[in-house]
Amino acid sequence: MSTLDALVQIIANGVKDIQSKSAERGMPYPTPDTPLSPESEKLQSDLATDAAPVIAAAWQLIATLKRPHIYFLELALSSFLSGSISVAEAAYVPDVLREAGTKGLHVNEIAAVRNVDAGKLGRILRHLTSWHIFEEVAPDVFRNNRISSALCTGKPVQEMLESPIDRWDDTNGVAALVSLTGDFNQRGNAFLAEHLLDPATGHSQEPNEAAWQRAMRTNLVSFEWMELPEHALELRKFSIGMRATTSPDSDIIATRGFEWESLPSGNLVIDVGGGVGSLAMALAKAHKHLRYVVQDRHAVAKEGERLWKATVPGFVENCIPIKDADVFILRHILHNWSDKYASKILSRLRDAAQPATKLVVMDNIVDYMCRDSGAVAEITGAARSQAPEPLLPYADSAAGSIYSLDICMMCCANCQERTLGHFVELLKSTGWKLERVCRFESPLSQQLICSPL
Ligand SMILES: C[S@@+](CC[C@H](N)C(=O)[O-])C[C@H]1O[C@@H](n2cnc3c(N)ncnc32)[C@H](O)[C@@H]1O
Repeated sequence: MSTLDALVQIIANGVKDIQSKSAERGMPYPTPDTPLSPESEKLQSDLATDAAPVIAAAWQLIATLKRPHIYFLELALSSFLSGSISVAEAAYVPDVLREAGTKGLHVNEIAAVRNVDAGKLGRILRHLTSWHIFEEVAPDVFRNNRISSALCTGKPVQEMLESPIDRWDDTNGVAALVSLTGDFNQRGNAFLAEHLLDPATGHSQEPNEAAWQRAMRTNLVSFEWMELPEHALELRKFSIGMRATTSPDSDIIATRGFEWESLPSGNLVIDVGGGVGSLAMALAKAHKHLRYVVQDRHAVAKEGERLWKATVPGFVENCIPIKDADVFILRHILHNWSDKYASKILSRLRDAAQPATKLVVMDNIVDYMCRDSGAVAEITGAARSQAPEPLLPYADSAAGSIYSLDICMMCCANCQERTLGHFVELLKSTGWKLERVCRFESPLSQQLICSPL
């Protein structure tokens, strides 16, 4: 069978399977014109494992069918998608179109809301429409589709105009995270090649000497930069954006993987660098018998207290290690730091740990692009089932966000996503043993359950 035939067969069989599983649940699989609803989102989430090889095959089909130089040029141009998405979010387009309803709205009226040039905004929306984000129902008249609706805050546009900084409060954080990724995180991208090839900066492991600092002309770590009073909007965006990585799958994260329910009543769970407490809140909702503390930088802890208006979890405004923890969580923390600093964090937690303390690292695990997964496959839970040939070894690796995120980390703070072998070595060198891995469907992060060595 030719490669093209094999790819088409993976797509055809996979789609058939997805459609019959959807039919069993009495719901057609949603398309971009299906309105967004919790039920249809759940269906997509439940069938994500079935969809992964189909998506991988579709990307591979594109890479196969396009002439190489066209493929390159189009991918190199794709960074402008980030800019277009950021403009749509900043101009409140999804919420303006939500209020306009199914008839859509002329771009002149959309642009007037935030005083954006209508001609430029129209081109931006058409660019996004060509990627299945928004619909152009008549020349220059746009309306939301399922995908663009995911960027809605759900707030009245008038309210967003009156208080732009509050527009992500009480949302699932998707709009904030998309804006963070499409704008703030992109700053270093344009400077990456220049920065890596400059002998003065290219080998740095320092969080304040990355391409992002070159672009922003600062020597502050991005967390410090966001805390400057003039960057309050970015801090808010970042803090709430992190929520999108738990929502809407918070029940999956809180109830699968590490056995929270089997911990004795009153056990103390410390979410180190827990942001505004999104994960701790999800855990506290599912496991009321545990005590929770979120530790983060002063400004972020204050944000958490303001957002939740609650005493659970408790927020602690620094990261002095707490000595009587039963579980330490490090969620999306180690990927923010190069090995030099990740080792310091892990060592400090190891010094504070009791013999029975568990460490739950929640982070992405990078897979190699070859079919040999190495010795670490022996670790309980580490092995992954491989996708069939001619696909890349893991179905979610084709154009997967983990690899982009890894480079994003490189751009922002000289830090990185890690392979499992890398994690094992890092943990071992700081006194932790990786006992087992709990796998989650990408893009949810994986859980590495560790004990003191
Ligand atoms: C990528 S976010 C992850 C937040 C949270 N764990 C989550 O998964 O939603 C990294 C967090 O580390 C925090 N952080 C950075 N430096 C810190 C420090 N020195 N002490 C405590 N927290 C810090 C940031 O403020 C931010 O909330």
